[in-house]
Parts: sequence; C-alpha cells; structure tokens
Amino acid sequence: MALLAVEGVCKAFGSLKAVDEVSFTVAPGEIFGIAGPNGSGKSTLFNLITGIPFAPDRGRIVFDGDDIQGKPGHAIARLGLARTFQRETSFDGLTMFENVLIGASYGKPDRAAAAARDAAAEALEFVGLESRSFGRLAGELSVFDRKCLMLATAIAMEPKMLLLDEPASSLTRPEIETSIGLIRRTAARGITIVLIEHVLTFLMSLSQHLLVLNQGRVLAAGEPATVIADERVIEAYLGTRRAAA
Ligand SMILES: Nc1ncnc2c1ncn2[C@@H]1O[C@H](COP(=O)(O)OP(=O)(O)OP(=O)(O)O)[C@@H](O)[C@H]1O
Repeated sequence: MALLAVEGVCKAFGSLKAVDEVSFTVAPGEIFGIAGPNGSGKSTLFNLITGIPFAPDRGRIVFDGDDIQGKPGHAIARLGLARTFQRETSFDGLTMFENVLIGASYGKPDRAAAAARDAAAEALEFVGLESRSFGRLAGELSVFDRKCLMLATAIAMEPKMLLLDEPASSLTRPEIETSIGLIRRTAARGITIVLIEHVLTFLMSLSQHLLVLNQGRVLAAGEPATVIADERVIEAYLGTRRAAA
C-alpha cells in the first residue's frame, strides 16, 4: 500500500491554476523525485500535502491510511509527515541545539527531556554538525549548515515521510555531493523521501521514481531514465533551462 496517495489535487490563486488535477503515489521506503520548470507548482504541491500554509481546493490526500487534506499543518506533522523549505528556515535567535530540540520534542509530550536531548544530539551529529558547535546561533550559520540544521530538526521529529524542497539550491558541487550522501543515509533510516529539485543529476542519482510538473499539471511520471528521455519533458523542462542558460 502507498504511504502517500495524492488524487486529483487542485489549487488556484485567482485565475492561475498552480496545481491542476495532480495525482501520484509514493511507496514506503522509496525516494520519489519531483521536477519541473520554475513556477510549475512544485512548492505549492508540498504546501497542499503538508497543510502549510494552505489546503487544496479539491482532491484527496491519504497519508499512511489517514485522509489529511484540509487538516491543519500541526496535525499532519504529528501523523509523521515532516518537511523542509526552499529557503533555509530556522529559529535564528536560538542555538542549533535548541532548534533541533524543538523538533525532537514536537508532538511528543511523553518524551522525557533527557530522551529529547539525546535525540537532538543524535540528529545533529547524523547530519554532520559537530558537537562543539551545537551552541552556535542558527542565524550565524553558512547556507549549507543551515540546510543541515533544517534536516536535523525534521529528522528529530522521527517522521515516516520527509518532503525536501530544493535541498541542493545555492550549494557548491562538493556540498551537493555531501547532500546526496546525507539524503541516502536519511532514507536508510527508514524515512520515505519526496524530493523537489532543479538539479537533475541530483534527482537522477537519488530517485526511484520521478514526477515532472508543467504549468501545474503532471507532464510525465515513472522511472527517472524514461521520464528524462520523454520529448515533452525535454522541451518543457530542459528546453526552458537551456534557454535560460
Ligand atoms: N501564495 C500564492 N499566491 C499567489 N500565487 C502563488 C502563490 N504561491 C505560488 N503562486 C504561484 O503559483 C505558481 C506555482 O508556484 P510554485 O512556487 O508552486 O512553483 P515551483 O514549481 O515551486 O517554482 P520554483 O521552481 O520557482 O520554486 C507560480 O505561478 C506562483 O507565482
């Protein structure tokens, strides 16, 4: 059974159909990639799935057997669906450790303080942030470290599924390589991953299935190698990128 099933989901902003009748399923344990040109509806789709900040106008979203469309974001997160954002998002006035502790404590009133602290430290070390820097303020970190912090905070929530919105944006090539390894190790913890990314090599090296959006609609879906070879994808996605280059 699919861990996530999205069925005929729509969201319009005025006359703009940002997400238009989108359907797909994600199996437990897989890394599922979502690609598409700028403005094709990728981040809006994540917003609809997570309920942050809005719900779909129409359609059904089933996560781990629960209908979640229209539920508030905090309720969806507590069911085990976590996300990161395109722009690095953290509590900048708090330390790295305090940020991740919020994730480790979120929705777990019965978790003892010591267990939450252990989980926070483990998540920070897992993403490669050194314990001697745990006291640094989040707002002082580099872009890469802030992305790692956002990932650690999500991992500390112990989600079943993690939605990653452009984790490679603004990273250098070596940082992208590190990030690919980190996402693989995150999946190996048993967390199912849905990944939006512009960097196609990144998506190709990680994803078992790929969905391409264009103007809010599904343009192609399936095995990454097949999808990438699809003429419509080359024209809509690669063509646009090449023209912009
Ligand atoms: N809150 C909003 N209000 C109005 N229009 C919006 C809103 N959010 C997104 N849009 C519009 O919806 C369309 C899809 O945007 P979205 O951010 O989902 O695309 P995207 O594929 O994630 O793009 P990018 O790759 O540039 O991040 C765009 O035309 C965008 O301007």
